[in-house]
Amino acid sequence: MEIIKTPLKDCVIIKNNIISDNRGYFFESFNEKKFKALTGWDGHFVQDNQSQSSFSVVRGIHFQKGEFAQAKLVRVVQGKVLDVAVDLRPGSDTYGQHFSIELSDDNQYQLFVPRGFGHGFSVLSPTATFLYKCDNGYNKSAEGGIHPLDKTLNIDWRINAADAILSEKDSNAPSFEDYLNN
Ligand SMILES: Cc1cn([C@H]2C[C@H](O)[C@@H](COP(=O)(O)OP(=O)(O)O[C@H]3O[C@H](C)C(=O)[C@H](O)[C@H]3O)O2)c(=O)[nH]c1=O
Repeated sequence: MEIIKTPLKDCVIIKNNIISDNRGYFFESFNEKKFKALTGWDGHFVQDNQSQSSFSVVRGIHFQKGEFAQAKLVRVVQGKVLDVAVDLRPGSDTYGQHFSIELSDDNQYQLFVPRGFGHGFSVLSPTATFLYKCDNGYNKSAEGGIHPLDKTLNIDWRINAADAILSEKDSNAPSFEDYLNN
C-alpha cells in the first residue's frame, strides 16, 4: 500500500499492492494497521456501503453535517468512475476546491475523503460498482448536499452534463453559493 498526497490536505490516494499470479490477482483492500500507520488517521470505520450505477450517473455532492460528518474510503470493484472530493472544511486553505481522480477495477486506486468534505462521483463505464467505508453511521436528518453541476464548483465530470442522470434529491440540491449563505 502506498499513500499519494493530493492538493487537498488529508485527502489521499491509496495505491494498492496488487499481487498477480497465474490464477489472477490478490490485494489487501483494507488493512487498518497499515492504513493508520501510513496516513496518521486515528478514526475507525463503522459502516460499509455499496452502490451500482449506470453510465452517466452522477451521485453527490454529499456530506453529513456536524457530529455526523463522515470520513470515507472509497473504491470501485467493477467499472470506472471519476471520483470527486470537495473541501468544505471551514478555514481550510483549499476551501471550496475539489480534487478528482479516476477510480476503476483496472487501477484499483482508492481515495480517502476526510470528514468535512463533500463527495461525489460520475460513472464513466457502462456500469460501476462502488464500495466505501464510513467512520460514522448514516443519519438522514444530517444529510447535506450541493448540486453536482454547480457552476461555481465547476467540476468536470467527464460526461456530457446534459446527459447526467441525477436523483431527485441531487437535482434539487442547493448551489454552492446557497450552501455558503446558509
Ligand atoms: C448513504 C445511505 C443511503 N441510504 C439509503 C437512503 C436512500 O433510501 C437510498 C439511496 O440513498 P442516496 O440516494 O443518498 O444514495 P447515494 O446517492 O448513493 O449517496 C451516497 O453517495 C455519495 C456519492 C456519497 O458520498 C454518500 O456517501 C452517499 O450520500 O439508500 C442508507 O440506507 N444508508 C446510507 O448510508
